[in-house]
Amino acid sequence: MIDVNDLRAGYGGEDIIREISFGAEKGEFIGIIGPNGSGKTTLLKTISRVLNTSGGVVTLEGRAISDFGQKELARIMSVVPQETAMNFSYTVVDIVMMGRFPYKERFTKEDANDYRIVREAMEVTNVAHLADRAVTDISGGERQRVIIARALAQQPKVILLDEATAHLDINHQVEILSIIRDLGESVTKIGVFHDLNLAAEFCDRIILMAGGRVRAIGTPAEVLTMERLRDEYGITAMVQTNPVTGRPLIMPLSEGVPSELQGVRIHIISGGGTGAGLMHTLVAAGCHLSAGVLSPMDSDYAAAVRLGIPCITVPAFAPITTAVSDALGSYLDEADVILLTAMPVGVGNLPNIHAVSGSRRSRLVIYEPPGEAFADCTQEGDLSFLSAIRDAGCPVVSSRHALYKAIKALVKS
Ligand SMILES: Nc1ncnc2c1ncn2[C@@H]1O[C@H](COP(=O)(O)OP(=O)(O)OP(=O)(O)O)[C@@H](O)[C@H]1O
Repeated sequence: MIDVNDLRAGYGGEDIIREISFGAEKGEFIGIIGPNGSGKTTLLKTISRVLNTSGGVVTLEGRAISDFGQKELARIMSVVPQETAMNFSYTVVDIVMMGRFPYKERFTKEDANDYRIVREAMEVTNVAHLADRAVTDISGGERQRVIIARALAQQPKVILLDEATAHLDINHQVEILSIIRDLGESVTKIGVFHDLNLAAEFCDRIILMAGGRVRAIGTPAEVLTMERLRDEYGITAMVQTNPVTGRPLIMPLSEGVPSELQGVRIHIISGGGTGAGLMHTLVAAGCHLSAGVLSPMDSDYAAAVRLGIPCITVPAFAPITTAVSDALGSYLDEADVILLTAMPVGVGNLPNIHAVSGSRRSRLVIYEPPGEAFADCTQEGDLSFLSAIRDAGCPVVSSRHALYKAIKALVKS
């Protein structure tokens, strides 16, 4: 339907977007995402011919868009911009009727067919009740729905949306995006999104832009990975699968990604959920983690599975066999750093701690944040094994910042 081939464009003779190539199938919904200033709007403006290309070509059904007449293009492509200034008090129905202009010769009046199409467009966008109100006297969200109605009244084959739902409340965002998605096979949709979860939910494919180039293109699950979000947005985010829709669900974590930990191999000994948050951050930082021994009942185990971290596991209350302790030993020996979190220590995980003996202790760091301490659940009332470890001089840190520093120091030594 639409093909973008090696496109370049920008402002004042300077290219902002470069080497942009992708195709959109008939009916497909493509989301464009990327950090501020990455060139998303510039790309959309170039596709809609608001900006000239400085190289490459955009074709619609095999024909270069530069060959289309203005009205002809408007009968095929409509644009919903981020914001539309409205200084004149046209009525809502007047604005939506503007979507019919590409179909009219000069001085011809709107006919019954135009009114039918306009009414339908107002009904699907839920603005029919505002038909006779001045657009200057309605809310920003209502106005945006009117603009979407105008775009639909154009009966386009391609609709371009530049953060078209940014001003809408969540209910209307979902409603409008559902309407747009359900325009079906006849309309190809290309939309800029800042909300990654909405993009994941509604788009068939996602294009991730950064620095004016396409960094990734694929299904939401292929593009929205923790690593990409870290590399392109600089955020630590948990990416899970929405249990209802099966699409990626992104939860940004407030903490930043520590730098310079890329590639560090870390084995985490944790339990009772004391390692889950660290696992997310360290995976996002590019560390290679292993974990265990953990019981499948442990929330740290669930986190490890979610993150694809190799993890040694034994059923709750099952004894640790020689095979398990050998597996643990090899993980410990391969790790650059062994990270032990303050956790409740029971008979189940005591062997994990005992495994950190001998030369392994020189690679150990203990993470004991305020309010979280090792608790003795062994009923032996004896945590002297911990004192022994501490006495061996390994770093005991209480903040994330200190932990990252300690990891870096251990890797250097
Ligand atoms: N009219 C303009 N003249 C010159 N430079 C511009 C113009 N519009 C945008 N730019 C620059 O082009 C780059 C890309 O901007 P663009 O608006 O395409 O990014 P974006 O990804 O849509 O950003 P945002 O997420 O902030 O909306 C930015 O560095 C911006 O400053």
